[in-house]
Amino acid sequence: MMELRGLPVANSLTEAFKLRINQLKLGGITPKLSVIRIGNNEDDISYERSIIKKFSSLDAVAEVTGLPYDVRQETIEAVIKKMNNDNNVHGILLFRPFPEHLSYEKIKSVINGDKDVDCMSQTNMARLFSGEKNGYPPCTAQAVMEILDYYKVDLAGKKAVIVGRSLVVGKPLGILLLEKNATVTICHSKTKNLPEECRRADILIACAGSANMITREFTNPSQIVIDVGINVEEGRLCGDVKYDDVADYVQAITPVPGGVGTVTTIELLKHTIISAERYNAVVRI
Ligand SMILES: NC(=O)C1=CN([C@@H]2O[C@H](COP(=O)(O)OP(=O)(O)OC[C@H]3O[C@@H](n4cnc5c(N)ncnc54)[C@H](OP(=O)(O)O)[C@@H]3O)[C@@H](O)[C@H]2O)C=CC1
Ligand SMILES: Nc1nc(=O)c2c([nH]1)NC[C@@H]1CN(c3ccc(C(=O)N[C@@H](CCC(=O)O)C(=O)O)cc3)C=[N+]21
Repeated sequence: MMELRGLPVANSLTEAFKLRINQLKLGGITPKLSVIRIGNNEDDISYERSIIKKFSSLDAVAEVTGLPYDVRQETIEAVIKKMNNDNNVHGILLFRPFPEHLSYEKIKSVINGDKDVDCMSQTNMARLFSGEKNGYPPCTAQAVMEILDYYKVDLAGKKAVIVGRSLVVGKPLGILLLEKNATVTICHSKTKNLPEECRRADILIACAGSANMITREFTNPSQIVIDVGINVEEGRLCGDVKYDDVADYVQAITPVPGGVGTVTTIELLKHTIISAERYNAVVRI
């Protein structure tokens, strides 16, 4: 078994990012991400912590606006609009999912597509689905692609099976894998014979948010397993894959922690840098 760790992937990108941030600073621009957190969700807080650590270690800025769980729709829209209009803000990230009382449809239509670094807006979704390269795919889906690319996993003609169809991970990942000529199956809670579907995969991607659900019977010995899940079980972080059951059996696997999550944060930084560079190019014309 080979462990596909996220850290070498993240490190391989970091040096180039430092140079690009420096270059921007020479022009008087510091890449800045504005994050909106609603309530005190544990998942959001752990992501927030990683973001702040990563951005500050590379001299970029991540600023968090915390809003109460019962925040009003108008308030959140006003906060986003202010960020849209602030030239010092290059990326906007809202943690998902939102509380039930807020309209996701309305919020995603307010956020400026050019600052939408995690693919929430219609504009960016459309860009992703139509294959245009001027948008930002969701960071997690892109982190999976980054890992496959770094470890030179050939995708052309391979059968990729994704467990999970959310807009943040499963669906966009299907599109990105299709672009690399994989044959894609997206499974979900209504899928029949899930273990059998999964067993047929050359590349199995678990993004269901269900701790340890992928056991050995879902896998095969030549399989590459990517575990996107971040779940907390008895105070410990674990993925959607039952690691101890599967790791020895398959060809390669990403660990949790230390896998996809590590690269997600760096993709977010990448998008923020690109957005700052695009802004820089425009103000200099
Ligand atoms: N590594 C990282 O950087 C990140 C990790 N995550 C993690 O990824 C996981 C998924 O997140 P997210 O997409 O937001 O989750 P959602 O809850 O939005 O979506 C889960 C999807 O998985 C499907 N599903 C759930 N349980 C099962 C099951 N037992 N069998 C088959 N399908 C199932 C659901 O099916 P249906 O549609 O039918 O309900 C749904 O499509 C979570 O653990 C999350 O913490 C999320 C973002 C970033
Ligand atoms: N719009 C939106 N996009 C998201 O991508 C999103 C979200 N909302 N809401 C919350 C979940 C959760 N999530 C995490 C990502 C990384 C770590 C994390 O801890 N990363 C560590 C490493 C963890 C590991 O080693 O696996 C790091 O970057 O160093 C945690 C949680 C993103 N999410």
